[in-house]
Amino acid sequence: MYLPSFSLKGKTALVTGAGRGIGQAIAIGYAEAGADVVIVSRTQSDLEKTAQLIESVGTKAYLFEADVTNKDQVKGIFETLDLEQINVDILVNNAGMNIRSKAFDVSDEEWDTIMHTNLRSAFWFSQQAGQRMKESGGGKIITISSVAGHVALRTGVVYASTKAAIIQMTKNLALEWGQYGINVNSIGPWYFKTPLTEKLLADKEYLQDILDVTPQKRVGELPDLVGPAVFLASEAADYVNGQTLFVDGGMTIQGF
Ligand SMILES: NC(=O)C1=CN([C@@H]2O[C@H](COP(=O)(O)OP(=O)(O)OC[C@H]3O[C@@H](n4cnc5c(N)ncnc54)[C@H](OP(=O)(O)O)[C@@H]3O)[C@@H](O)[C@H]2O)C=CC1
Ligand SMILES: C[C@H](O)[C@@H]1OC(=O)[C@H](O)[C@@H]1O
Repeated sequence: MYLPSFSLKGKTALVTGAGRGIGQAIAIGYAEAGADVVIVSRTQSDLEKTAQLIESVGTKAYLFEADVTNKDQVKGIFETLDLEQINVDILVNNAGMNIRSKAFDVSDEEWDTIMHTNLRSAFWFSQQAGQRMKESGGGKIITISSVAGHVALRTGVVYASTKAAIIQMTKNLALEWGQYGINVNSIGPWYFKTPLTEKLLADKEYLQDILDVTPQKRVGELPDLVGPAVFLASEAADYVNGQTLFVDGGMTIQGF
């Protein structure tokens, strides 16, 4: 009567940065929820591993070895999908990186690399997928931000600026595209153990600093993130738009 479906059966999702870490987990979780998954990253061997795991749960994987900072390659992905008549119903802009320089030390090249990878690529994929979703009657766009977009972290001003921009971009795209049946939302994780953070989390003192400001006193496990990602991609979130869901063990509410 009231419970909407959390299933992604019959849907096709595109996940950037799906070669490892959070993107790989979301791609596999979407497959477990029934979706076929288009997976994008620069490392073919990583993609092949993710594809094997997707197909082991019975759905299809479409692999694209591409650099999300290269506009021709981004457009090429969608042109190929058009030719193969594969519609993207769900887009997850996950690809991201960080160079943890102090503000005085940030070079123009570092600025460009972080901005282009984390922010501009998400906008390019959203434009390409959003245009097609408008024509097909709707879809879901989810971009991975970070608590760093909401509170100040010691892990770099440029990274934090991209994540804050993603939160605002999410609102603006939701404002423009809600009329087309497109839900645009963001997920803001706190620390999860992935290749991006492995070294940081191996430092016992640093890990203790993290736990001291985390009400749940643990870092995230990847299934903690996949659940919210499936929710936002499903019809259960059809009236959720322009929001950022922090998946952070309570970190962003930290009070005293
Ligand atoms: N781990 C964490 O604690 C947190 C992560 N996040 C965010 O989650 C997202 C994923 O992070 P995480 O899984 O930890 O990172 P990882 O470094 O583990 O994985 C990043 C993925 O993105 C891909 N990628 C990076 N640059 C490009 C590029 N230019 N073109 C195509 N693919 C690219 C990588 O593949 P390849 O290098 O082979 O191209 C890899 O598959 C990021 O946006 C990050 O900011 C947010 C908060 C916390
Ligand atoms: C929680 C942050 O996003 C975290 O900070 C880092 O240094 C890593 O880049 C993670 O993304």
